[in-house]
Amino acid sequence: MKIQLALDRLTRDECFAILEQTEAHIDWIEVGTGVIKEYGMAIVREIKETFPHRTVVADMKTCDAGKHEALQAFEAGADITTVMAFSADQTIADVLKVAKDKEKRVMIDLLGVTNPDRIAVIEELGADLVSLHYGKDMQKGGAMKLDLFSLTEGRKNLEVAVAGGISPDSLPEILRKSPSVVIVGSAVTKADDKKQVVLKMRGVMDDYENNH
Ligand SMILES: O=C(CO)[C@H](O)[C@H](O)COP(=O)(O)O
Repeated sequence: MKIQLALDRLTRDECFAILEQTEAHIDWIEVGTGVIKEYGMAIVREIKETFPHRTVVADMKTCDAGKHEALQAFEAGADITTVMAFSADQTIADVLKVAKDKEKRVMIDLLGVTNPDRIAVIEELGADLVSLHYGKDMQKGGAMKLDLFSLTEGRKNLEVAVAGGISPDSLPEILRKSPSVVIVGSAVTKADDKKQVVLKMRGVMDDYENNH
């Protein structure tokens, strides 16, 4: 089980300060959509150059022009790029094709998807990694519900990540659904002691894995 740290709504210097404290204890670094919109591909490049041994996820949230945006992400050094599940099948297919050619990966963001049939199509297109995503604005109306996981239930060939306001408090119930990747943003980036929050989450995840 991996921890993906989402760097969202931060300045460049804040991103690097947070990574200095936490990078040794996380698996995947997510360069958030807002950070990419602020600094462009340069910040993806700089983060990968600074932490070459870490998997870097560029949260491009591509929804069109799939080939172009996938090339942008991978040529900047991203190991994984994201594309929205509601995009045209052609967009998803094009992103997956670029990733295959470059030996990189694609995370399909399921934000807004409510019909499991869409997951079947996405899998047929060749996806092997999806993220169940309860969005930032959705969180204003209440916390993520575990029934989100029903979208990917039984899909043994899919690696499933989960995101949306996850904290050390909500983590134990999320782990009951055995996600492959836990994406955490604000619970770490807004904490006074960011490293301590990451270590706490890592501890809960290690305990869960040792006992299941
Ligand atoms: O993609 C995102 C927002 O679009 C974030 O990565 C995701 O929501 C995790 O952040 P948080 O834990 O703060 O919800």
